[in-house]
Amino acid sequence: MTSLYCHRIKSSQSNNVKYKESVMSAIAVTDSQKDKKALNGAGLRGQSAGTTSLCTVGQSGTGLTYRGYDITDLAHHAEFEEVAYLLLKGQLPTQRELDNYKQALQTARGLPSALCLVLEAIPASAHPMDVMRTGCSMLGNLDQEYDFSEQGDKTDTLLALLPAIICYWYRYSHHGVRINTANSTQDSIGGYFLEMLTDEAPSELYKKVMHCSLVLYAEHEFNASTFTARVCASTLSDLHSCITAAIGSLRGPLHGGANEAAMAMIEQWQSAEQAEAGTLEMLANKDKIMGFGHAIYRESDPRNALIKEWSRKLSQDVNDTHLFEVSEKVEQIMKREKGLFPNADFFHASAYHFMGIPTKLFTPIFVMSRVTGWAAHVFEQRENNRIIRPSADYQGPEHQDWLPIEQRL
Ligand SMILES: CC(=O)SCCNC(=O)CCNC(=O)[C@H](O)C(C)(C)COP(=O)(O)OP(=O)(O)OC[C@H]1O[C@@H](n2cnc3c(N)ncnc32)[C@H](O)[C@@H]1OP(=O)(O)O
Ligand SMILES: O=C([O-])CC(=O)C(=O)O
Repeated sequence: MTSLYCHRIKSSQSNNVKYKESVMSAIAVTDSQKDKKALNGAGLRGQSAGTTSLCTVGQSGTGLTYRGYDITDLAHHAEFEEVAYLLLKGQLPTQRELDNYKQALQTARGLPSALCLVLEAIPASAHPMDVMRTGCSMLGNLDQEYDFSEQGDKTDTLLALLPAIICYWYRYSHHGVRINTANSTQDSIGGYFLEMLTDEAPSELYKKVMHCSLVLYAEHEFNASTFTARVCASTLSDLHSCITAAIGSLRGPLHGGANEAAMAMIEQWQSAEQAEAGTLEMLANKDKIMGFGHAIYRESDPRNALIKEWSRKLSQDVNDTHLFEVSEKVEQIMKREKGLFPNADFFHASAYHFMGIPTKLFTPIFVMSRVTGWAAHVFEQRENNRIIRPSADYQGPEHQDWLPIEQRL
């Protein structure tokens, strides 16, 4: 747990040393517990924690469907906004519905000035996921959900503003520029994000990649962040609280934060040979290889082949000399040594990098997409709610007699 790679994961997560150390020691404890086979049944693995009509993971076919539609079909044919509509409103939109939906999202891109002030107060050294969390939470003060009948409109505003929040903060804190987030002709969320980030209209290729990426990240059943949102919703809390809580769960390197951690790993290596040696060394050290493995999928993550193909195309587009090759080498070594496969995060790292997106903004892009799945789950939870409150198996001390403070050693 002392390699350069681990150090970089730590740095990419936060500047807070105690936080960084505790993340790494938590990963180490997990590994040692696993060595002792002490984790059987932990993490609610394999247990059903409720019902959903939104998504299946790891079932038939390629193993991932949104409301019955296969992820491969959606990734090849749908715009992200079509998928957002499908998840949030229950069915695929007609062309007219889609046009109206995109128009509504486009007109909601202006940030309230009070939110701009908060974003300007956040330092450049902050972790962008903390910016997303604060931005979402602040919006909850300015655009309160007074009644659940407002949940659809509040979600659409969040969907429109999350890219604006991260780009406003990034451009102000890193470049000293106050961008006008309402000033873009891009009609897609992915294109809008890239334009706000770079001040340039993105290419058709980049817009297509962003559609695919956002479609792949939109929804994934009872993953940790979605379950967090549902637990919060089950107390009948407001939408912004549910989404803020979910952002906090997504931030960790075992979940959404893995795309950044994967980038920190692969950028160390300049050739396939270095990647092979480095991966083997990490495995020997019992380091986790970020972007590999999955809690539910056993053989492959169907999203991997889809984003990997875009990563390959982008690598040709930018005349990449080694990063795609390095990534493929890590994939090959992990298969050979551990029987593990890349999850959705691994080839997202190189794909985003090839489009010039700073590594620290990778996980916020995940938020821009997953907010659709989170919100759809909040709606579903509210439709048929019972407070989520499991039990625990107690393993603490038996009865202890009360000891007055002056008698304690
Ligand atoms: C979009 C997403 O959120 S996808 C997930 C993103 N997260 C990552 O990529 C982080 C790296 N991956 C991991 O930490 C894990 O694979 C998780 C968190 C995704 C799943 O965790 P679990 O369900 O506990 O993993 P699982 O039980 O399948 O692990 C099986 C074995 O593979 C090992 N393993 C799993 N993933 C990895 C990995 N990435 N690198 C090295 N070893 C691994 C485990 O240590 C375990 O070994 P053991 O049998 O010797 O004890
Ligand atoms: O399902 C999970 O545990 C993690 C995941 O892949 C996702 O949330 O997309």
